[in-house]
Amino acid sequence: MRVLELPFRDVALLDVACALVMSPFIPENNDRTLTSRVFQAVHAIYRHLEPDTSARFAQVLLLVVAPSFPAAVSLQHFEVSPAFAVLAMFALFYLSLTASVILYRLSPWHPLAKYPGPLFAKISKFWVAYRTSKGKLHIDFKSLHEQYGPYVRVGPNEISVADAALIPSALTDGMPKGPMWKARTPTSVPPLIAIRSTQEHARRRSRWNRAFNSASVKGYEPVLQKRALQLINELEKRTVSSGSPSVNLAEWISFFSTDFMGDMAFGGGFELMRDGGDKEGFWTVLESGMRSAAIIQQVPSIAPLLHGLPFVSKNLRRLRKFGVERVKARKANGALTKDLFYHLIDEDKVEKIAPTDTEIISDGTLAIIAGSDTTSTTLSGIFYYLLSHPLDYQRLQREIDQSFPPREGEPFDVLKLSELPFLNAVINETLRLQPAVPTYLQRAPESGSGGKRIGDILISEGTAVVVPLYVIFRQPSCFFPAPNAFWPDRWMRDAVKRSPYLSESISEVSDEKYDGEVITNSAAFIPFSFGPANCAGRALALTEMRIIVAFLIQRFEIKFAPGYDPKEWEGHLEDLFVFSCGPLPVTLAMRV
Ligand code: HEM
Repeated sequence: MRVLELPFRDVALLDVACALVMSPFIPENNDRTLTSRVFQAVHAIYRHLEPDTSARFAQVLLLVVAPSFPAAVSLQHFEVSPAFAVLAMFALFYLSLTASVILYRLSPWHPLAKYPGPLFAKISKFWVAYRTSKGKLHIDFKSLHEQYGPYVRVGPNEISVADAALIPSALTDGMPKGPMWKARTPTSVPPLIAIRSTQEHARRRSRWNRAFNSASVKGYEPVLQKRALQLINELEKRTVSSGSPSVNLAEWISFFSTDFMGDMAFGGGFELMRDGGDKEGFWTVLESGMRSAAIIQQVPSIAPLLHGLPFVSKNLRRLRKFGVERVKARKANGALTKDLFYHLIDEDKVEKIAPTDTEIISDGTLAIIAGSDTTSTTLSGIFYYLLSHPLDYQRLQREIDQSFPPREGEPFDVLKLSELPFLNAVINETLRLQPAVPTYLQRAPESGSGGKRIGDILISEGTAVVVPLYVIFRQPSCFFPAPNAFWPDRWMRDAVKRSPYLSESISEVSDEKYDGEVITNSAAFIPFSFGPANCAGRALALTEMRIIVAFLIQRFEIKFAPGYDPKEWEGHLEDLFVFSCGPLPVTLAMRV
């Protein structure tokens, strides 16, 4: 068996581990050698074949049957009851295995040995899983990179690369999605975002590309406009007309984006704005599932076990049931509009093999998950930053008023919106400071490729790379001056001649010394990711954000609600793979 042909150094490590753990119990003789060899075989199989916990038969074979042999042979060494002796032998087996794994991970022979990182992170992925549960992984990764430099080992087999120059090689050829995606999506037909095979990804992505080409996105405008109007009307009804002092804008924007993605993905299904909340309980399922998914993705080896936990599996079942019902209803009724679902189901019949129901359910559900929180948290972030910077708010209001005067209809001209320099600068600056996917852009070399070189780093098979956007977007080498401050002007340099509203002094947003040099590294700015698996919905997301920002600013005078401390915003932001935000209480007054 080739897998049993371990390199000498691995055998040495395993022998040391076995000797350490077993020597107090089993004397140095043939039995101990047999025991060590069985343990080595199990370790080798795990390293080379990586059977995960969903391969139940393999697990039983490796973790139960294999240790039974030495356990039976070694009974003679224990002067206790046979049952206790067997239990002790199994305990020794698991201890030796763990010890040898830890020794190997800390040894100089590990492929990532030369990269610095916290000790616990080198030993186990439980470290990142634990940090994820706290919701501040973006801050943790920033501190780690400040302490250790651009390359940090954040897991036994995982390296975080905060080096803008390496973005193209980390996220393109030969680097499909990493192991976290298998852990997140425990289905046999994964959604587009979780597909690791390059060919299968390209096949499924072609549908999404059709769904988001410029003609298709144009076709979605009526649905978007209808929902945008509904948002404005509901906000007016619930604040201005009812005399209510304030409203949680973040919640309402989230209702809006979920209703809209429901329309897009399944031709309807949510009415959060109409109901003023989550009557069906579905939105709550989505929101509460975010944290468990973010934790589970960090520990692929035990993910199938965690997915079996009642509160996790209940959420998954509910999501699936919703998908199945919507697909059934939609298939029965046919398409009324050319929405995303129309393309996912291939109603144009451009594909040789029709998409299966499972693919449609998987991708439709993905659209709601990928398209709602990302956009709504960014939109809420935009308002948080604008309200914290009243001068910028006024500048944007002037720009919008000039193109879409308050009494002259809705700001629905998508082309005109895309050309408003300050609006786009504000959106970019928010995506820079608060990227919707802040940390875990994970990729791993293609299976059978033997690994991939990224700059000077050799990423061997079984090793994953993370590109932490939150960290890169705040590096002074990429964005200077004041990389941590909200300063939309950094995006206006090319637009200087076109914009009449220049330019807020940097001293107003930062105390940092500034000698006139401005660095805005556009190549480093990839809030929608990069390469073949970049964000499929980028065009729609930008259109949606431009319309909502312009519409709210055109219609309302918005202020933080009295008593709200803006410092709470950063405190409530949680990195749950996608950023999740807290409340944004505001007061609204009608402008027209
Ligand atoms: C501000 C809004 C958004 C941002 C910042 C954003 C960002 C991203 C990022 C960074 C990824 C890549 C994740 C990775 O590399 O692992 C991604 C993937 C994806 N996004 Fe978005 N997204 C946004 C909105 C949307 C919307 C509205 C949709 C519409 C359905 C969408 C659909 C997708 C899909 C389908 C993928 C997977 C693409 C693939 O794997 O080929 N996103 N998004």
